[in-house]
Amino acid sequence: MSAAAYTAVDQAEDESDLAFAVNGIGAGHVAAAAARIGVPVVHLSTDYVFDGSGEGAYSEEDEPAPRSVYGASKLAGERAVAKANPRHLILRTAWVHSPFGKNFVKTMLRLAADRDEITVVADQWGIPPLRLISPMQP
Ligand SMILES: NC(=O)C1=CN([C@@H]2O[C@H](COP(=O)(O)OP(=O)(O)OC[C@H]3O[C@@H](n4cnc5c(N)ncnc54)[C@H](OP(=O)(O)O)[C@@H]3O)[C@@H](O)[C@H]2O)C=CC1
Ligand SMILES: Cc1cn([C@H]2C[C@H](O)[C@@H](COP(=O)(O)OP(=O)(O)O[C@H]3O[C@@H](C)C(=O)[C@@H](O)[C@H]3O)O2)c(=O)[nH]c1=O
Repeated sequence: MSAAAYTAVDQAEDESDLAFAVNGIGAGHVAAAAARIGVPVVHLSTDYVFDGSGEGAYSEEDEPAPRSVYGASKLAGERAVAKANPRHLILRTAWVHSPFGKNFVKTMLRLAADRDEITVVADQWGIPPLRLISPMQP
């Protein structure tokens, strides 16, 4: 399971080389290392490989067209993984939340505790992953 990534979505616009090194080249190295020992790789990718103009949920058949450096670097990673290891599974997930790290749910809970009013984007739609794989309870 390959989950390591450069995940600072906005910051990646200013750190393109680093984002591509980690999310593109690095992901390929992990997949190649697994291939050398005959192990399949499950690689985590993102909805940001799409341009966001679609209506409804994306499918595996939809063409990726990233609009951000982060999305482009993750798409480069998908391609590097597929090339390096024929035994691969690439999961394009989004809105992952848990008690750990940074995520949308924790950000909103923190802001709601600190402020009387919060401003939230209204132009993003997502399907949070199953609690089975991203439980809020540890
Ligand atoms: N969070 C989300 O909603 C989504 C996440 N994803 C993908 O899921 C995966 C996990 O995301 P998430 O848990 O949120 O990310 P985090 O940023 O919380 O974790 C990323 C991990 O990658 C490690 N890492 C970063 N750079 C390197 C490097 N150069 N070498 C080795 N390890 C490195 C970090 O290590 P350290 O802690 O030591 O810095 C950290 O453990 C990523 O591939 C991400 O693109 C996809 C869609 C949605
Ligand atoms: C602080 C703040 C954020 N926001 C919004 C802006 C932005 O869209 C969103 C940021 O939440 P997140 O940190 O979950 O968003 P983001 O880092 O964009 O989330 C993602 O993580 C990466 C790694 C992925 O690959 C994606 O699939 C994705 O789910 O919150 C508000 O609307 N109001 C606020 O006050």
